[in-house]
This record gives sequence, structure tokens and C-alpha cells, in this order.
Amino acid sequence: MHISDFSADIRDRIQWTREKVAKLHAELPANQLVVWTAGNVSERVEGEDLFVIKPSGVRYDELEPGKMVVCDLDGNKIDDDTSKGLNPSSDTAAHAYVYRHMSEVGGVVHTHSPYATAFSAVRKPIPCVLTMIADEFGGEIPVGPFAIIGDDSIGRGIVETLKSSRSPAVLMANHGPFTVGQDATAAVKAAVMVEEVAKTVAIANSLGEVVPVESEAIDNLWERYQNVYGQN
Ligand SMILES: O=C(CO)[C@@H](O)[C@H](O)COP(=O)(O)O
Repeated sequence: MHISDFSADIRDRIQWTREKVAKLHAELPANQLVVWTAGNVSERVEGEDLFVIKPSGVRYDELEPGKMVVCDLDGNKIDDDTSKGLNPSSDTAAHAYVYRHMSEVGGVVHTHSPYATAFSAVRKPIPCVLTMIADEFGGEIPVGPFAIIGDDSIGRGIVETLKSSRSPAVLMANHGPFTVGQDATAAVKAAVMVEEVAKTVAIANSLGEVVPVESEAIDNLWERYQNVYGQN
């Protein structure tokens, strides 16, 4: 299907999503979550079986809306008016798998942020030892299985792990963090937060034995942060 076959309303939603996803990519280097072309952000096109993701291996300062690739939920690039040679991210199949199996997810992010990725390298979850971890992640941040890049193995590992957790972040073994959210902004926020808490916990580990937050307190903190914190 060519992009011009969609109604004007859907084309508008695709365009807004492209603009948003392009802009959000700038948050990854700005928050020191990626180097060079590592990492990726995607977002569902609201109400459609489509999502927008960055092209593979393109420098962050070149990621303008017109270069954002539009894919169906099988991870196939549609005829989206980008050049034929502009391939979607190498993690497209993983993002597509998440969208197919987690209907509540509207955004997915992957980074190689150094502290979170260090936990991936040693395959250790980030324990819930800070109120910030309870707030955002609702418990420990889990480790997912080792999975090869390119097919839906990573997606299966993300979904398997996150289905049994409140965490919007999973540390894929020997790879790095993948985060999800109701939209791409929420997934980017989770990517920023996972790096921040990974750094603090790594420092804490060098000072002594970390102390877990009690499970009742974790529930209270999570409930408050998810439902009361901020502006309504
Ligand atoms: O983890 C990997 C590859 O090792 C990727 O996530 C890269 O970090 C970004 O790839 P593209 O999105 O540019 O294809």
C-alpha cells in the first residue's frame, strides 16, 4: 500500500507521528543514552496497524521527519515515500513484535546507555533499592534472555519478561535496555530513568550492600507515582 492510498486523516496522523519520533530521537544523545547511530525510538500511529521508526545506521543529526520509516505491525516498511534504500532500524522486528503482543504499548525505545547496559552485561536485574525505582518501575528492573538481532527473538524476550512485571524496562542480556510506554515520550522517559537508577545503584554497590525497599512501600510508592504525582 502506498502512503497516498490512506485517507487524509490517517496521513495527518502518520505525519504527526513522524515529527514526534524524529524529535524524540534527539533526546537519546542529549541524555547521553547513545553514541553514534546506536539506539532507536518508535511509536504506533494512533488507531492504525502502523508504526514509525528511525532508519538504520543514520546519524542522529540527520533524523528529520521525512526520513522516519513507516512500517506495518509485521515490521515491513510500507511504500512511505522514503527512498527504497532507506531501511528501517535493525530492531524493527523487535518493536513490531511488542506492538503485536502488547496492545497497551504505544512506544518502544532501545538504547545502549552505559550503566544500564553494564547490568545487561552481567545479567543482573537492577534491584528496587530506591524510591525512584519503585515509582517508575514498580519493583526490580528485570533481565531478559539473550536474543539475536534482526528477527523477532528480541521482541519475544521483551514481551515474555515484561508481561510478568510492572517495569516498563527490560535489560536484554548482553545487549542493553528496551523500554516501553503508552507512547514514545513515556518510553523515552523510562529509558532516561533506567540509566539514572542504574548509575546510582552501580555507585551504591561500590559503597556497600544496597538495602531493598520493602514490598509494601514499593506498592505504595508505585501507586502514588502512577496515579497522584504531577498534574492531572
Ligand atoms: O543494538 C543494535 C545493534 O547492535 C542496534 O540497536 C543499534 O544500536 C541501532 O541500530 P539501528 O536502529 O540504527 O539499526
